[in-house]
This record gives sequence, structure tokens and C-alpha cells, in this order.
Amino acid sequence: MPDVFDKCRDWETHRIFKSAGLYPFAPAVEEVRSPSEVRVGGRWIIMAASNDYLGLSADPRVQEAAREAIGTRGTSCSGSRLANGTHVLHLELEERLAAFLHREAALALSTGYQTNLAVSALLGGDEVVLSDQDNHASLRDAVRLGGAVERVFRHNDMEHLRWLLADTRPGTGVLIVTEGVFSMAGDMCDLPRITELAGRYGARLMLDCAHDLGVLGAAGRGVPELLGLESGVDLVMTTFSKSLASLGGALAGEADVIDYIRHWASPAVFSAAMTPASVAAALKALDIVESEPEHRERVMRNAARLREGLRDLGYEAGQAPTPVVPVHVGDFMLCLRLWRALFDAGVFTGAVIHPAVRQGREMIRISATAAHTDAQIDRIVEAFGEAGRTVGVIGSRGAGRSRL
Ligand SMILES: Cc1ncc(COP(=O)(O)O)c(C=O)c1O
Repeated sequence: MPDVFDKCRDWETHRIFKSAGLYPFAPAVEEVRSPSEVRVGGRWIIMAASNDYLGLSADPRVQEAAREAIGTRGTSCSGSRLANGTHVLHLELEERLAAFLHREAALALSTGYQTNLAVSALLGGDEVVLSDQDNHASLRDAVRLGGAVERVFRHNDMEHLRWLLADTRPGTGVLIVTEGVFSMAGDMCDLPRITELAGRYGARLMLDCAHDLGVLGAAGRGVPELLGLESGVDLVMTTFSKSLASLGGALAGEADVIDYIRHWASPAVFSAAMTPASVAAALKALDIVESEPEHRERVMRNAARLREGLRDLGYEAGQAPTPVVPVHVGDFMLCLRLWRALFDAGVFTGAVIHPAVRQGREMIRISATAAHTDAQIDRIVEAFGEAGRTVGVIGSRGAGRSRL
């Protein structure tokens, strides 16, 4: 009989990563001086891969809120939300989020991944989900868990989406699922067209705002606020692990829908509630998002400075004004070599390879944060110059010589 463990013993990616000195896949952080400076392998280097966009994980107010919650409520809720795990803090966070997002209700779960999985409660065999090709794995997994039919449209291809809507049997419930800011390439969905199509065909729209909440829009409510299209989105999802400097996630929408998910979603029913420290940190970070727009302004300035510097070197660094700056490489080994050269030059970026992206779409992903100083942004750019020349992805004179 074949051994189900056999495949684990000698798989190619594993071998490549080990030989590149990248085991287990990314180096472990030993100490954190700030969200933009960490010690790895005994060296202080610039962190350019963290999704702590507003730099709030280092904010003394957020840290104190987490400490206080541990002091008064302990380290764990030790039970699911439907059993003993709901504390008044969870309810406060849900009420605050619902009010912030101008929705009737919200449900907070222990990770963003689980939050997306919880949408499976809405998705039975009779429903069809129309999903962008570049959607996060958790959104794709939710459809599988629920058992709905998934039809994938080419990334941001609105004509393909329109065709799929027109091709769906009349009377079928349809949920369009996409992301405000796409997690890897940092581009935005075409929300004006999507909301128009959803309205025209009577489909519901769910938007994953993991990477835009707290960052985009005058008040930080993400892409729907930025584009003035909040009423066109039926279900908003966000995580707390990025701008809100914590761990967890939330769905916000109509009260009946949120209650239904709360009761029927396995990830909500069969998993422990967010820890008190995570809830308290997210609540405090939300206060800061609501009252201090300067952090948003700073991260967007840093992202623009980074993009401009990379373009001057000859890199194509994404078009959208978001904190996620992608450097497309398009080759697995080249991506790892560039990542390694950047790391050796003192910059910790994200090597984005399959399965995080489709094969051939490999990239180095940089996250700008409000914590980066101008000097750090300039050093990141400089490192891309050095590393790019070492690996041969840009020419010796930089601009205009890029092979990317
Ligand atoms: C678009 C998107 N949705 C959901 C998630 C899952 O969130 P979390 O990591 O907080 O579980 C992520 C995380 O990377 C993401 O990028």
C-alpha cells in the first residue's frame, strides 16, 4: 500500500529552499526594535515585509491595552464564541467595527483566514461564487468548505465577470467575491464596474479589505470609502493582523446575515475565541485609526517614495497607490536569488512564489509602513539597486535596463 508520508520526504521546493539557506522558508525574527527594524541571525535589518502598515504594533497605547487585558482577563478565552468564549470585549469590538464601517453588525473571529472560511456558511450546493483569479486562498477555501460552485474570472477582467454572470442559470444565488487591495500585487479591484454588474444581475458582493482597511479612504474604511461605493458592497471582510496590529478578523454586514454566520459557520462554532489581548489591541488600534489620520498619510508617502525610487532603478513597481509594492520577477529561482541578495544587503522582503501566486508571477513583495523612516526607504531602494545588479535583473546603469 502506498505510504501517504512518501511525498514529504523528497519534494523539489523543499530541496531548493534548503540549498538556498532558506529553511524553514523564511528566517526567524529574533528581536524587534520597531515594526521596521528587526534582528535576524544576529544582524539588525530593515523589515520590509510586515503588514503592520500603520506601525501600530509598537504603539505604547496598543501594547498597554493588550497587557491590561491579559492582567484582567488572562491569556486565553479557552472556548468558542458560542460556548464560554465570548467576553464583553468581543462584543465591544464588534459594535465598534460595525459602527466604523457603517454596517448593522459585525462578527469577530480568531484569524482573518478563519473569518473568510466562515463565509462558507452562506455557500451551499445551490449557490454560485464568482471569484477573482487572484483572490486569497482563504476565499477559495471557503467555497470548497461550503460546497458552492466556484467560477473564477480572470484577474480584474470585468468582461469575463459579466460573461459569467450572464451565463449563470436564472434563479441561482450568486456571490461575487474579490479583494479591495490584492494582497500580493497591491492593485485594487475595479469596484465601480463590479458594483454596477452586481446590481444589474442581482448578485451579492463580498469584499475582502484585509489590505485596505485602516490605510485607504479619508477615514480609513478602505477601497469602498475611497471610491464612494460603500453601499454597493454587501459583506465586508477585514483582518486585524495588518493595520490593526493584532490577530483576528471580522465580517460586517446586515445583522441577519452576520447572526446566521455566527451560528452556522464551523470556524466560528468549533474554534476558540480571539484572546483578550488580541481584542484589546485591535480595539485600541481602531481608536487610533479613527482619530489619527497622520499614520495613513505617512504610509502612503512612504509607499510613493519607494515606488519612485524603484522605478528610477528600472523596476516596474506596480501602479496602484497602495502600501503593497510588488517587484515582478516571473521566475522561481531568480526570485529566490533576488530575495537572498536583498536579505544579505540588510533588507527583509517577501519572496512570493507558487502557491501564493500563479507560476510565472513570482515577485518580491515589499510593504511600506508608517514606521519606515525616509532613510530606511532610501536604503531599501539602494539595496534593490545593489541586489538587482548582483543577480542581473537590472543593468549596471539601472534605469531602462531592467529585465523585469
Ligand atoms: C486578502 C487576505 N485575506 C485574508 C487573509 C488572512 O488573514 P490573516 O493572516 O489575518 O489570517 C490575508 C492574509 O494574508 C489576506 O492577504
